[in-house]
Amino acid sequence: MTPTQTEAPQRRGTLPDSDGTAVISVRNLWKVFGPKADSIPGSAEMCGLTRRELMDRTGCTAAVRDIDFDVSPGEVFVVMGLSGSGKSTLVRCLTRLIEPTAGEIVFEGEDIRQADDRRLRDLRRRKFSMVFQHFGLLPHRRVVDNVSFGLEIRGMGRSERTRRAQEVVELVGLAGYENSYPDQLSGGMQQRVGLARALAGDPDVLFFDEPFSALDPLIRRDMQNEVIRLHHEVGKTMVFITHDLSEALKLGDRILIMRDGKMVQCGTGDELVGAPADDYVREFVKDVPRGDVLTLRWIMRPPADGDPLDGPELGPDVAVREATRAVLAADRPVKVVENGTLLGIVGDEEILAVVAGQEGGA
Ligand SMILES: Nc1ncnc2c1ncn2[C@@H]1O[C@H](COP(=O)(O)OP(=O)(O)OP(=O)(O)O)[C@@H](O)[C@H]1O
Repeated sequence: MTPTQTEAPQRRGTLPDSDGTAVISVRNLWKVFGPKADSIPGSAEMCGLTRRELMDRTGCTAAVRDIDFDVSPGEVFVVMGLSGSGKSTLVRCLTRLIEPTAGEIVFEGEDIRQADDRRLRDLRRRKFSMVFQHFGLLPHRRVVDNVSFGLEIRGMGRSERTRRAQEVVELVGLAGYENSYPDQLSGGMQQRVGLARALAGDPDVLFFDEPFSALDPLIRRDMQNEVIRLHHEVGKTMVFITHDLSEALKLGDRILIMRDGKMVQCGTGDELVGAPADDYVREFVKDVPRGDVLTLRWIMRPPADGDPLDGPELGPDVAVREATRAVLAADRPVKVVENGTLLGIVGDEEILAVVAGQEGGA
């Protein structure tokens, strides 16, 4: 392991938020279902039990247990875990579709747990949007009317909302289908309508709850690419739930992994693959092609005496796969340089260890 790897954070739900600009900040969040749920988070004894033990002793399910994280502006933040790990409950707590049992949720500086019903309605109409697995389209409304539905509820006039709906229909690649009804569209197209509807109100945060799980694999891949494209175009903050690691790695700037209601690890894809926090995460990432995810930062080594230091330069965030050709073609080690500082070097040996799947931790 390189020094960089040893220093890699194991739990990084919280970015160094020095300027306080997180869009969403979550601290010590709990959701407990069952009798006397409120008494669980404050009890050291109860907090020490496993989810199973807690259920046996109290009849309560701790769906979300003491979770902390920050989401930065423009970030795609993925929540991942197996079925029942608490992903949906966690994300529904953020908009208070589910009432948290304890903890703090701050959205753009506002304590969401203090918001009254009116404020919550306002936030859900103007600041948050949700995209669900089951598209939730209104069958008797045309595409354009489904997309503009939220704007209608906000009281926007017909011509303005139709203009806006048309704009987002085009943005998601559905131009020409404005007047179709949902049942005339394929699943992928229906989910594009769901995306358009979510974008129409220009929300600050888009929440996705397993939006593509019901789609065929090829359509699913198209829709993932669509989300990436839209994210580049509109730059929205996104919170995305999935149980699929490849989807998480493809879309997420950071990924929070949950197990039995707890956060096991939170980090970038290369952090999860390069330094899994425990066997659970290691098991999740074991089949990931490491060269696609790991960057030079993970495999570089400090130069030793006698290493020539006049080789080509690459940045630390270049993926190993992308760097392979350059490193193997060079007759001396590649220098890993960031802002003019030499961080380490990478030679054939380091590259081949990853490509051959022998790199530490594999
Ligand atoms: N309303 C409820 N009452 C009691 N228990 C609940 C309720 N909602 C969820 N749970 C329990 O909380 C736990 C977490 O559920 P949750 O749906 O959040 O998990 P998930 O990771 O989203 O799973 P999936 O991928 O299957 O949707 C599960 O054990 C579930 O049975």
